[in-house]
Amino acid sequence: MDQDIQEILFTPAEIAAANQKLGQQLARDYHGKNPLFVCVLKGAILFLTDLVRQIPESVEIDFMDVSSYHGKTTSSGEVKILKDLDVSVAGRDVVFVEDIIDTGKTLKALMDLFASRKAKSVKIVSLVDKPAHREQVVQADYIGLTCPDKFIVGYGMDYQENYRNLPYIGVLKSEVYL
Ligand SMILES: O=P(O)(O)OC[C@H]1O[C@H](OP(=O)(O)OP(=O)(O)O)[C@H](O)[C@@H]1O
Ligand code: HPA
Ligand SMILES: [Mg+2]
Repeated sequence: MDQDIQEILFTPAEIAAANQKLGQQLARDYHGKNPLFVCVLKGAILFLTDLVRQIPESVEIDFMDVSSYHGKTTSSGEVKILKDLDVSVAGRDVVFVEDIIDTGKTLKALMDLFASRKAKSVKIVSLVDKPAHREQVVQADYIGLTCPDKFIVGYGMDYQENYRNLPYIGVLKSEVYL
């Protein structure tokens, strides 16, 4: 895998530091609230598991599977809900957990869907923000790292389902997908 990476953007230590900071902010803001963390599959799974271990109080977790990239490096624009939550969010403090916000289409679709679900609050934590290609207005409440306008992989993020298990976040060599 390493040979397909052009440049490491965030090392495991930088990712861990971002997780610790985000965990402290969330622990403070959700103290006593028993929030529901909604992990957006599959990319956010590594982030979720590290993030929740930074929080000393109990949080609930659930999963949604939404996909729009379909094995490409640019969003298809069509967001499909492949798996919905198992629990009701009515009256709950919900936190969407994302690995990356890129065009914003995935989170816009999720926020629109949740507008009618009567959650008490809905916020967003994203490990990475890539603001260069935003097509929908989506404001994350908590952001760990900001990345340049490059297609990145690792720490949950994929290209055609590969590279998710890289322990760092790096830029994929363009010859891999051209
Ligand atoms: O802001 P956007 O342009 O919508 O892009 C961000 C979304 O795209 C990726 O998911 P993807 O659809 O590739 O599914 P995956 O997490 O299973 O890889 C990523 O994990 C985010 O959920
Ligand atoms: O840069 C990215 N890498 C991997 N998955 C993604 N989904 C949106 N942007 C990206
Ligand atoms: Mg993907």
